[in-house]
Amino acid sequence: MILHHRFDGPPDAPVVVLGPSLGTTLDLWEPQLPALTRTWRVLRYDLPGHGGSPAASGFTRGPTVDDLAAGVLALLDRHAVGTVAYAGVSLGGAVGTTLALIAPDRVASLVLCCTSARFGTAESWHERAALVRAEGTKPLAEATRRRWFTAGFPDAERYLDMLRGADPEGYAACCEALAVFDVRDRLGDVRAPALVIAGAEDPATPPEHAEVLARDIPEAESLVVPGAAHLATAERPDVVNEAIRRHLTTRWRTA
Ligand SMILES: O=C(O)CC1=CCC(=O)O1
Repeated sequence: MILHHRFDGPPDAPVVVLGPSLGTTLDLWEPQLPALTRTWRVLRYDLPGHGGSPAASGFTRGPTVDDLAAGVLALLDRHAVGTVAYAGVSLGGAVGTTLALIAPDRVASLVLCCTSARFGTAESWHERAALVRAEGTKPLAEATRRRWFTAGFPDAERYLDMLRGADPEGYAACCEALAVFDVRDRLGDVRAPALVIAGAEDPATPPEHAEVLARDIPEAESLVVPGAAHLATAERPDVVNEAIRRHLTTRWRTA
């Protein structure tokens, strides 16, 4: 399956891949584009059933996070892109950690935003998948607002519309991928230098999840972003963009 994707930025510049979270599209990363495309070529993709990617194509069962990482690798191969830096939010971060494990020579630098080595309980993800298959994604919007943003974030509707637009089967399949995702015992094998970012007020992947990533990935630095919940990239692009730029500039080994 080829995931829907797009490139922005200078064609000959080193490539930074940006991975979205459950319920969002590649537009999640719009607030980062001006800061990143000054220097890098940005490759963004949509998760299955989100944005422009079809819900169920090419998978005999629902995709695992390993399958999603293989999907990103297929994009790199298709466009003859060798080694990249990868930044991902939440499920997009899990894809990045997995990519760094299965293709260490292709990931030279990692930014893990509001993500985890293990997201909640399998039961809670199966419950959410069943709810969405029965009723669609719209009933999730209000609870999602409280996980994604601190109270009063003015731009919330723009992001919640991405959730409302997600295909229920694609969203449910991503929930099932999260249900079985667990790389806690493998973090020591991540070779890429990592920047781990947490939203100080994130109820979905609270800063303790980032602490585990930063503790167990051998070369990791961490940052807790004040005034941000789960979508810290959207709420505090000022802080996040500066941190990503600094990490990529100082820690991206190109040789
Ligand atoms: O539940 C949410 O919306 C938060 C989340 C967990 C994994 C992900 O990608 O988003």
